[in-house]
Amino acid sequence: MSPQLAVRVSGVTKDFAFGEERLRVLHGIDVSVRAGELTYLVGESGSGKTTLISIMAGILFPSAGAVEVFGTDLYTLSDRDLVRFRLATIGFIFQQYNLIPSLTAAENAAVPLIAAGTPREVAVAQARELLHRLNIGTQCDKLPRQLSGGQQQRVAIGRALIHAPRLVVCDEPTAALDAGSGRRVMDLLRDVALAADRAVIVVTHDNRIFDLADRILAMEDGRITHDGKHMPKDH
Ligand SMILES: Nc1ncnc2c1ncn2[C@@H]1O[C@H](COP(=O)(O)OP(=O)(O)OP(=O)(O)O)[C@@H](O)[C@H]1O
Repeated sequence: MSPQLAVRVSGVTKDFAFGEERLRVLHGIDVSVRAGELTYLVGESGSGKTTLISIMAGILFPSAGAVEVFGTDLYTLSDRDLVRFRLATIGFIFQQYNLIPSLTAAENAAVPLIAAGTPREVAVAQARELLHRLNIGTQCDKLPRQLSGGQQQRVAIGRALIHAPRLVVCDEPTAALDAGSGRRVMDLLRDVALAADRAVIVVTHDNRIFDLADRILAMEDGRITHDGKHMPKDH
């Protein structure tokens, strides 16, 4: 695999079972995501975006096909190796922030490091530093419920980026934010998570930030229907 490729998806199909019925939500997807780029995945609700990024990120097994992330074939790994690879290489940012209510902002952002065995004080000190870079350094000792939605989102971003994952996957990171905050979040992602050997994939409906992408992939009904720097004219 070429070193510029962050993700390669080959012939990926996904079926969900409803009793005896099977619903095919991805139809043999072939697509690559390049390192050094901010790639958006857009499309109507139900077109399969969350399913596809979950498969790209090693959290949902495809029914058929293969996914390589920086040259590692995810779904041939043992469960244990897949979890290890994911912890080391991939960061997720979900629309729901999923912060732990009883931990401070800095402690929340430190969770992945602590889970990987870093001593607590070292991890929390690193988290404080990152939250400063994310412009919420003054909020480090607050609990999630004492923070605004945008501040909680930054803590969730900090948690996803704390171990400097090479691949960052975000599902609707700006949906709950006003236009200005949404653009600032995308700028931060670019500054903190993107480099020549790293990649960021963002699922979004948010047409206020379409101009910030390096590449836009559009999905319809479980298939990639557009791949370009700009949105297709009919959107
Ligand atoms: N765990 C599941 N079990 C059964 N069907 C599912 C499951 N997850 C998703 N689906 C179905 O797969 C299809 C694609 O869902 P997906 O969440 O990937 O779409 P999406 O493009 O991300 O939508 P949205 O923009 O609304 O989040 C939908 O028809 C959905 O109902």
